[in-house]
Amino acid sequence: MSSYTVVMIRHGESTYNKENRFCGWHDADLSEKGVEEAKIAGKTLKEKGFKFDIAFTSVLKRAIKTLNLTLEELDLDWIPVVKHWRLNERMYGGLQDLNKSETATKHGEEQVKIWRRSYAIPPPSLEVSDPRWPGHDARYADLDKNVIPRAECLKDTVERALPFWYDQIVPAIKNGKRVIISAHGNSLRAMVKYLDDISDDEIVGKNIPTGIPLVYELNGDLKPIKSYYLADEAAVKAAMDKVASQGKAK
Ligand SMILES: O=C(OP(=O)(O)O)[C@H](O)COP(=O)(O)O
Repeated sequence: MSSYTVVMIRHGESTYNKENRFCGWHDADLSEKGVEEAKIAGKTLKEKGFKFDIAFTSVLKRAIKTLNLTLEELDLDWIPVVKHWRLNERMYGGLQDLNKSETATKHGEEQVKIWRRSYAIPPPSLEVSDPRWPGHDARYADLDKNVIPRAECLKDTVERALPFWYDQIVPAIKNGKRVIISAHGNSLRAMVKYLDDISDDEIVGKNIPTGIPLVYELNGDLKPIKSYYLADEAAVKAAMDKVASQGKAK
């Protein structure tokens, strides 16, 4: 049976990650560290002999720039890149822009953990009149306004990301294209939950670090044979723990 390799990467550190703010569909740029992380990811992939034929990313610049910097290191700037809103980060609703620690001080760490990590409980919804609602953003002008989220839990993100996996990524993989996906903490948690068949309870404990390539080896039915990060285990664990602790009150 044939097997396939797909590489996923959460963008490098963004300015919002650096400031510990909920970002969601806000179009934050990479921080200087994030740029470095993306370059290191590209160098690591090159050293390990990875090559790609097509790339998929969101319509948010932190993921797009990470992809571009990674592909530059691989001398693969030229490959086709498909950008789609379905790979965007989870829409963080009324939490977008807020500092996570301050939110934990105000509402309690437990509540923030529920908002950040529960599978099916969404954060507070935005009014469509709120300037943070993406319906005001030109990049979503062609989307049906009813599809543009006012807040999403991970379940919502799974439900809007998976059609893109089936419709665009799966056909590319099955056509023998070597795929790289540059996306976000929660849009990648959505894919990982699906691929690894992680339960709604177990996904609460999964955190994806910035800028470290995550390799999936898939069998002919696109079920994972194995998956691993391209960094040493201690560094990956420390980076995951750092993500988890962002919701602690100061
Ligand atoms: O925008 C975000 O994710 P991203 O930095 O992966 O794009 C979120 O703020 C991630 O936050 P979380 O880890 O609290 O879910």
